[in-house]
Amino acid sequence: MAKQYDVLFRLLLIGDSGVGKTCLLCRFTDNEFHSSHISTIGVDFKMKTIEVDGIKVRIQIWDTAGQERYQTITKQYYRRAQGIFLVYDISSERSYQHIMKWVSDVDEVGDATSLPGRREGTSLGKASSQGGRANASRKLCLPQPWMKTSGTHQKASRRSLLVIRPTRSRNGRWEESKGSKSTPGPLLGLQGHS
Ligand SMILES: Nc1nc2c(ncn2[C@@H]2O[C@H](COP(=O)(O)OP(=O)(O)OP(=O)(O)O)[C@@H](O)[C@H]2O)c(=O)[nH]1
Repeated sequence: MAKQYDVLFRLLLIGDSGVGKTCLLCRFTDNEFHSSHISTIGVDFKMKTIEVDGIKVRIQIWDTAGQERYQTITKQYYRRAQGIFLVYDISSERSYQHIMKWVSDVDEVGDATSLPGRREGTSLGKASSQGGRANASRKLCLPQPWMKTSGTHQKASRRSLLVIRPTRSRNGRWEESKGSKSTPGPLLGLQGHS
C-alpha cells in the first residue's frame, strides 16, 4: 500500500489543567469544540495530514493531562516530541505564571537549557499586559513567538497549530526530523473563557 504521508511530525501540548489543550486539538483535527471540561487522563493523541507545497505532512499531536498527578507519565513524552506548545488560558494569571514551571520541566528532559540568556526566576510580567505577553517568549528564549488562539474559533486554531512547518534540508528535500530533542515551542494564549 502506498505511504499516506511523506513526513511525520510529533508535537506535544502542555500546560495547566483546563487551559484548553484538548479543545485546541479537537478544533484542529476534527473542527469541533466541546464546552465541557473532561480532564485528559495521562496522554491522548490525534493525527492530521496536511499538504505543504505538495508534501504530505502527517502531524501527530499528543495531548497531555495538565493535572499534576499525571506528570510522571506525561514527562516521558517530552523527549520524543519535535515541537512543544506551551498553552495557557489568557484569562488565568495563574496558568500564565505556571508557564515558567512547564518550561523548566521541558528543560529537565530536553536540551533546552542550552538556549542562551534564559535566567532562573525570569518574570513574565502580567498575562493581561499586551506588551508583557509579547515579550514573554523572548524572555524565555523560545524559538517561536507568542500566539493567541482559541478552541472556539476555527481560523485561529488552525493558524496557531499550522505555524510549525517542516524545514528543507540542505539538498532541498523534505526530511523527517529525528525527534531526539525537545524544544519548547510557542506560547499559546487561549482566548479567555468569555
Ligand atoms: N471560551 C473558551 N473556552 C474554552 C476555550 N478552550 C477551551 N475552553 C473551555 O475550557 C474548558 C477546559 O478545556 P480542555 O480543552 O478540556 O482543557 P485541557 O487543558 O485539555 O484540560 P486537562 O485535560 O485537564 O489538562 C472546557 O470547558 C472548554 O470548553 C476557548 O478558546 N474559549
